[in-house]
Amino acid sequence: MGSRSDWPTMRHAANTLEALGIPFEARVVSAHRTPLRMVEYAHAARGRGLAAIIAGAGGAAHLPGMVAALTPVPVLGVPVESAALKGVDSLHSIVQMPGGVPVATFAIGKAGAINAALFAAAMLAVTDKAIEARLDAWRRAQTDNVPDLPEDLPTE
Ligand SMILES: Nc1c(C(=O)O)ncn1[C@@H]1O[C@H](COP(=O)(O)O)[C@@H](O)[C@H]1O
Repeated sequence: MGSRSDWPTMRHAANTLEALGIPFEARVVSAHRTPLRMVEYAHAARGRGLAAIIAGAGGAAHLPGMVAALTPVPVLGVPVESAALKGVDSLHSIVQMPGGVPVATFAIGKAGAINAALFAAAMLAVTDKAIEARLDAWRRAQTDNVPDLPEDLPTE
């Protein structure tokens, strides 16, 4: 993520990966403020065996696109909600990549962070039966937890 201030959003991605038993690391790396750290991180990603990079940033969110430009590892971009423009700036910055440098872009904020983690899990599940089973169980639990009534009926 681009800043520690993104962690309240990006921790939802971390929590989801943890719930699915998928090892991950969380790092602050900024295209603007720590450009060399970003280049080093992205260049090392494939050699370190990273399967995906979930990049969350807000405002002028150049981080996901710049990381995607530097590594062949799939980049999943999460637009973090910004104070001034409610994350629409982040969304547009991440989604409007030029042809040839893809970033898979998710919804603004918490839902996007969760879905990026679930999407990464789905990619891994293609070749990992254990992750596939845990993802299936997660989805079943989600379905089971959706009540079919809008509120509890009053008890007599
Ligand atoms: N968009 C980027 C990048 C980047 O794209 O590299 N680095 C930091 N930021 C964003 O700036 C916002 C405000 O950061 P601060 O709260 O630290 O001022 C954060 O949402 C961060 O992702």
